[in-house]
Amino acid sequence: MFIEPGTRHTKDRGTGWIEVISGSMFSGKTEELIRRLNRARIANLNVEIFKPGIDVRYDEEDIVSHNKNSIRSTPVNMAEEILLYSGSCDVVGIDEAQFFDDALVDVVNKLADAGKRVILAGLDMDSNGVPFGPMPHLMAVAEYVTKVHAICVNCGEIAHYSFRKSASESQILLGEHDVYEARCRSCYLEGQKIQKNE
Ligand SMILES: Nc1ncnc2c1ncn2[C@@H]1O[C@H](COP(=O)(O)OP(=O)(O)O)[C@@H](O)[C@H]1O
Ligand SMILES: Cc1cn([C@H]2C[C@H](O)[C@@H](COP(=O)(O)O)O2)c(=O)[nH]c1=O
Ligand SMILES: [Zn+2]
Repeated sequence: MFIEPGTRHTKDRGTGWIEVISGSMFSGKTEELIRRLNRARIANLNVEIFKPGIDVRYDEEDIVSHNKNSIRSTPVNMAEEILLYSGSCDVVGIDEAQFFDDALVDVVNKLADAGKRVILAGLDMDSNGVPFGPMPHLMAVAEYVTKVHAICVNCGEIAHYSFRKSASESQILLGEHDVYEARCRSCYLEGQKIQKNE
């Protein structure tokens, strides 16, 4: 369980920090993001939350987890917009960070340099097992990285792959259980082998 590092950075030195929550689909990234943001609100901190405008699976504005926890957010199309909307807040939350471009790295560094706690959640890999968008870079610059895991729907082991049930070329394909399954390494490789032979 992640324990907040406290306010040492901001109080003593005026700088904040970056936290990344990453893993496959269904691994609990959004739940964990919502948990940390709710706790920040309980601490009377001013919180702003963002998601990429393309993620409209459940709701235009809310961030919604697979088990239907939700929190209000501001959809943005460009990472730089986050700087405009987070002027006076203490904590910035960002979901589906994999859908932003590399400009997000500069944006979150600026926010942390300016004293804000920045918490990002995003997929580490796409369905081909390739690192997704700015996530590798974000994990490199973050002070804290939490890797969360789903349960393999095939065998019950720990899953860290998002298996796309129908082969499709594009990296971005929004979806849920209709399109994706959480799978362990062994079941992911098995699924890919079957798809290649079809
Ligand atoms: N295969 C799975 N493994 C673990 N949790 C799952 C699985 N399928 C559905 N869930 C549900 O998804 C919830 C996590 O949802 P969420 O936080 O939105 O995940 P993520 O943002 O990582 O996709 C779990 O608490 C559980 O209720
Ligand atoms: C693996 C993978 C996923 N996506 C999409 C599918 C969902 O809309 C989001 C991930 O949501 P979650 O909160 O992590 O469950 O990303 C995609 O576009 N491409 C992929 O390869
Ligand atoms: Zn498995």
